Amino acid sequence: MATAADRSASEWTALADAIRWPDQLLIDGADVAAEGGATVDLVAPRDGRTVAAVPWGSEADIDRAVAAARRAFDQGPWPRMRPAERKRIMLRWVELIEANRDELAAMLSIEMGKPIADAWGIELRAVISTYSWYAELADKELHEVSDVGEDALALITREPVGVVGVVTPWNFPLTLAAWKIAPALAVGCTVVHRPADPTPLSAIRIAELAREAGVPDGVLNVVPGRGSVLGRRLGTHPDVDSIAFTGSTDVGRAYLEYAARSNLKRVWLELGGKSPNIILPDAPDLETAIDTAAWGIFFNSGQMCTAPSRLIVHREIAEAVRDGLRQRASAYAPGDPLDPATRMGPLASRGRIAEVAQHVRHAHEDGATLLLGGDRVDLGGDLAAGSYFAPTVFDRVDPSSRLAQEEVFGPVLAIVEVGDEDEAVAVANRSKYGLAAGLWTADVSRAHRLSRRIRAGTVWVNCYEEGDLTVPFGGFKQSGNGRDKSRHALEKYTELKTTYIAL
Ligand SMILES: NC(=O)C1=CN([C@@H]2O[C@H](COP(=O)(O)OP(=O)(O)OC[C@H]3O[C@@H](n4cnc5c(N)ncnc54)[C@H](OP(=O)(O)O)[C@@H]3O)[C@@H](O)[C@H]2O)C=CC1
Ligand SMILES: CCCCCC/C=C/C(=O)O
Repeated sequence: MATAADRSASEWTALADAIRWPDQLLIDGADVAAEGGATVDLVAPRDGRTVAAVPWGSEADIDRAVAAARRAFDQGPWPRMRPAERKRIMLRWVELIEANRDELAAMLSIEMGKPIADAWGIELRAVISTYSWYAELADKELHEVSDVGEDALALITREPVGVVGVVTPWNFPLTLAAWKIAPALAVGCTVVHRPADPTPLSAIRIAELAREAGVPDGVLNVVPGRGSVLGRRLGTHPDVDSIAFTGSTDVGRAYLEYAARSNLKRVWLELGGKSPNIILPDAPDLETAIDTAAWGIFFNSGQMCTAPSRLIVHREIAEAVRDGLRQRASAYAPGDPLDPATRMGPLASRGRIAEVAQHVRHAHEDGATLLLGGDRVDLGGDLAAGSYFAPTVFDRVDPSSRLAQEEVFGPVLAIVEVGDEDEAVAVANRSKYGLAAGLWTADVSRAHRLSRRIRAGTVWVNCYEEGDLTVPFGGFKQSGNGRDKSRHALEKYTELKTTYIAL
């Protein structure tokens, strides 16, 4: 089976150097310059080099894109097309993504520093399976007939909501965009996508492939640009019917306000997390639990909304867990993202170093004990200007302290010791977030009992970050509303219509 390791680091570097970066916005099926020809530099966190000029859209460009999406929805063929035809076009798109998988993976390694093994093996795999899963769902039965008696016929149909503003982050940029764009397009919506600052050009490349596959003009438009300006314009636009956003809780709140003061568009939010990962003394395999705890927090440099960033450990096994984490940390020493052996790359931008360092400072101030790391790493040579941060672990973290409560979005783990399962659950739930949780126990009754008590959208038992397109993903509490993935995602992109016919 093919893997990213089929190419060497120097071969991936040559491929990355040869990337043809998109240099135009994609609106209404056309490559267009941003208003006034504005661009900003794309700086690679791998080495601090400027690699491309990003077309930098304005409010006027959002207006153009929304007008195109509106036309494509109100007058175009996409929502009216037979679902089997939409499916055929989307599956052709999937083939093109597969054919361009190496280039797209290298784009991610350059744009946001994802290790090429993860970009190729995890992210592009997720992107391909998401687009194909929703393409296949497009022509499956979505409607219902209600039994209302002999003298009437009641149809419950799902209709596309209309124009969807998709606003996505940079940590799993193509996957999180696919989780929204794929179901929206499958049911016949049209989309204006505002990708995150660090990852604008891979998003445009995906839309170019959609166009090549036959997705009609105006159905998928991509406009990078200043997030607060474009986000506000999309969020308040009267012709946008729905917003699907993944990002921070603060910005999610802004989208709710925009909807309230404009057209009450539907707002779907997948926000932050501070996920607890509880290891109890009866964990079926402590070594696997420790491996997974380390992988979970250092994977993607900790830049996961689901990162298991609060390790809640029973006192009896705390010492073994600490030792295990110390041993495993060296495997995550940051390295060149274009080397297929690298397990942890840089943070997604230079600015993120200061943000993560501030959380480390707070942990020190609040009395936590530093076990490992805690600082920026200079890889020297060509990578000296890269944004690398050491795998970091704090022990004896007060569950009310800032490190235990605030999302770091970096490779920083907080260990909290507890004395029993009730305390573990209480600490786990002591958070404004409720996105995900982990639980390690061999006792199946305890697993069910505790997972019911944990307030989170996903509880992983004896595993972490496992998933499948068939299961929904989203949060309780301030981690958001609605669900990505699975048939449940269709709730976000459809309206239910009742047609009641007297017979
Ligand atoms: N759930 C997830 O997967 C993710 C969660 N996050 C969380 O967000 C934190 C910060 O990361 P960051 O990348 O800054 O992510 P944010 O979600 O905070 O998004 C920042 C983007 O939103 C824009 N923005 C700022 N204010 C507004 C507003 N009022 N209306 C609309 N858009 C606005 C910013 O634009 P401008 O540059 O103009 O200010 C920027 O483009 C992370 O530390 C993490 O906690 C981040 C990424 C993914
Ligand atoms: C193996 C993990 C794939 C998950 C992709 C998306 C998750 C994003 C997040 O948690 O931020």
